[in-house]
Amino acid sequence: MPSVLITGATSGFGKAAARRFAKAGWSLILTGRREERLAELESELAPHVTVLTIPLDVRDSDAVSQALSQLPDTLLPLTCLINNAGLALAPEPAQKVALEDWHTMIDTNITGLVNVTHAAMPHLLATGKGASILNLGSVAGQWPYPGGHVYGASKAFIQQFSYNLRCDLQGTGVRVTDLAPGMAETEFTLVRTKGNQAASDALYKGTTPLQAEDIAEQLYYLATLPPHININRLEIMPVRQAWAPFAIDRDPA
Ligand SMILES: NC(=O)C1=CN([C@@H]2O[C@H](COP(=O)(O)OP(=O)(O)OC[C@H]3O[C@@H](n4cnc5c(N)ncnc54)[C@H](OP(=O)(O)O)[C@@H]3O)[C@@H](O)[C@H]2O)C=CC1
Ligand SMILES: O=CCS(=O)(=O)O
Repeated sequence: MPSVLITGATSGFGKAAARRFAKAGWSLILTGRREERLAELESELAPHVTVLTIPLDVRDSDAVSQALSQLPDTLLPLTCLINNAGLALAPEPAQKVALEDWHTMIDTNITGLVNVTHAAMPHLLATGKGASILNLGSVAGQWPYPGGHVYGASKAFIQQFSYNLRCDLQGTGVRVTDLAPGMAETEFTLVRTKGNQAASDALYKGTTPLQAEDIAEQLYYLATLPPHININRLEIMPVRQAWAPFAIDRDPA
């Protein structure tokens, strides 16, 4: 059976993806920081497929490279890497945000993703034709909005990194996609507001956001495309989300 490595499998898209790939019989390598959640997911899925859970903070490059250099043969060849671990913090305007929050987003969304990609690359290259790197970007990487500051910029990095990886991996058979969702109901907004459940609920109330399972389905679709096809960027919004007009600063009447 093919195997997939999913970062951030303890919640949201990553957890839904673990279930979607398990449904198709894939072997799973699941990571995240919250060990109890990894253990729960392992209990749920291990009766059906091979599961390895690795408690891991993607920001720790030594831990990442050590863990991925010791993958058991039973989980190789690695067919798909889903670089999903990530977060937004501080929806306030840039001028009100603590520098630490910007660093956390850069360290997780950029450095963490790069750490995992670098460590997983030898496995993906060994697999070659049909292997995929699926990077969770965001609409925020393409479209600016108030409060997007470093989060959106970190996702723009992911888009360009994905395209540049494609250039360098040309001829190896390894595919790369920037999957860029819009508003989706997960723990994302709870994290962004640092645990403000009311603010999180308010954001999703009265509309129809994407669900984690919608994105999991796209991830599975991308990973199982015929090996001669590469979708470079896949942007998905809920029908009830679109762009706002430009903001114009006007003199008082
Ligand atoms: N929900 C949305 O509207 C959208 C989300 N995205 C992106 O999708 C990805 C998944 O988000 P989503 O499922 O919505 O959010 P969730 O908050 O539900 O899940 C985020 C996952 O990332 C993991 N994670 C966060 N920081 C780290 C870290 N330092 N090391 C390892 N794992 C980490 C968390 O695990 P743990 O805390 O256990 O470590 C968790 O499993 C993110 O990259 C996000 O930016 C993109 C577009 C839209
Ligand atoms: O990446 C998250 C989606 S949004 O909040 O920027 O629309």
